[in-house]
Amino acid sequence: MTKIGLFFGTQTGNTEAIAEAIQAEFGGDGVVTLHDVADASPDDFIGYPCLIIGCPTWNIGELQSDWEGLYDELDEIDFSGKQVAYFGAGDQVGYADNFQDAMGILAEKITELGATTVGYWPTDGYDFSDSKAVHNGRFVGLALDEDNQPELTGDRIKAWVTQLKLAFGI
Ligand SMILES: Cc1cc2nc3c(=O)[nH]c(=O)nc-3n(C[C@H](O)[C@H](O)[C@H](O)COP(=O)(O)O)c2cc1C
Repeated sequence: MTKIGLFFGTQTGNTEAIAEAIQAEFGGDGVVTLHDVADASPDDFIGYPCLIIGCPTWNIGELQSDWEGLYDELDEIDFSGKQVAYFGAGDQVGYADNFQDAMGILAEKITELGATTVGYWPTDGYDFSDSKAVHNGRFVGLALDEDNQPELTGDRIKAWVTQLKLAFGI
């Protein structure tokens, strides 16, 4: 079975809860290993051919602080040959000009470091003005909004994980 590493950062717990729901949808900790980036180092990324990266956007368009701390060290990781999927937590009403920017910032960097992106997600069903996470009219990963659309999160995760299982070949 392919090993998947899910790396998340969180400030107020939403992204951690989402990470746990994604893990459960994949079938549990035998399939997906969770890493809180507050305790992670570049070496932790090495053994995974498939990665899932989760980051909420904070402080108007910025990375969550633990991701901020790891950002420069990501340069030490060889992402070539790795398939990487992204998800983010954000607030499309309160921060409509920066909705999910963090997901876009991490995807840009990790792609430059050689990763292949999987798990794009449509922008239908969201209402925002601008986002660094939109590439060619779609989100670079799964956009979740616990502040305004928590009732949609469960179904969005289910659909996205179905898509990812195909992409990861499991
Ligand atoms: C001060 C502050 C700034 C925020 N800035 C943004 C932002 O720029 N873009 C966005 O999409 N969400 C923004 N958010 C919303 C958070 O990303 C959202 O509440 C998220 O669910 C938090 O996830 P966490 O609990 O994993 O930290 C902001 C929230 C606060 C309180």
